[in-house]
Amino acid sequence: MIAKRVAAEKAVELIDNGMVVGLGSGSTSTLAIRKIAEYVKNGLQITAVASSKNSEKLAKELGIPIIPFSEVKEIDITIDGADEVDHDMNLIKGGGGALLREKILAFNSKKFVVIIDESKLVNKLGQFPLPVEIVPFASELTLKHLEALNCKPLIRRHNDKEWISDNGNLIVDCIFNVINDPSDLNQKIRSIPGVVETGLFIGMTHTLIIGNMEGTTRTL
Ligand SMILES: O=C[C@H](O)[C@H](O)[C@H](O)COP(=O)(O)O
Repeated sequence: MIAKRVAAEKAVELIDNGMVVGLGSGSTSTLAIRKIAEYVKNGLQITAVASSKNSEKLAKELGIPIIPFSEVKEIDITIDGADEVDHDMNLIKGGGGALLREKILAFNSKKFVVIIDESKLVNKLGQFPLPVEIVPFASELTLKHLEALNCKPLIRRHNDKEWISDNGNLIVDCIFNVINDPSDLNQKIRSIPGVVETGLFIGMTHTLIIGNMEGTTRTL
C-alpha cells in the first residue's frame, strides 16, 4: 500500500490551480483522489472528470468539483493506475473494468500520468489477463474471434452473473501469458466487430511514477 500511496502523492504534486484533472479508477487512483481532495480542501481550485462511476462518487463525496464530459474541451492531466507496464511504458489496464472511459480520458489529456507500485513492471505484457470490452450482442461470435488470436477468453462474472461495465457492456479477460507485439495485437482485437475497446494502452503514457516499499518513487 505504501508503494501505491507514494506514487499517487507524487503525481498529485503535478496538479496546478485552474487545471482540468482526469481521475483514474482502481485502488492506486483512489489514493490519488483522496490526496487531491486534501489539496482542494486547502484551497486548490480545479475541476475534474472521472473515468468510472465509483471514482465519480468518491470524488463528489470528498468535495472535488466534478464536471460532465459534455463540458470538457481538453484535460490538462489525468492520473491513473495500471495492471502491467512494460519497458516502453505500454500498459494493460481494465482490471477494474474501467478501461473504455480511462482510455477516452488518456487520449484527451495533455499529460497522462501513470502511477504504479513496482510489482506492475514487466518485461513483456500478458501475464495479467487482457481485459477487452465487448457489446453483449453476439458475444459468442466475438469470443470465437478473440480465441483465434491465441488466447483463452473468459467473460468476467460477479456473483454468478455476467459483470456489466459502466457502459452497459461485457468485459472479456483474455489470457495470453505473453504478448510479443502489443501494438499489433491491439489493432487485431479492435478490428473484430463487437469489440468496443481493449485494455492495451500503447504509446499513451507521458509520465510513469513508480513507488516502492521503502516509500520512495522513481519517475520516468
Ligand atoms: O479498470 C481499472 C483500472 O484500469 C485500474 O487503473 C487498474 O486495474 C489498476 O488498478 P489498481 O490500482 O487497483 O491496481
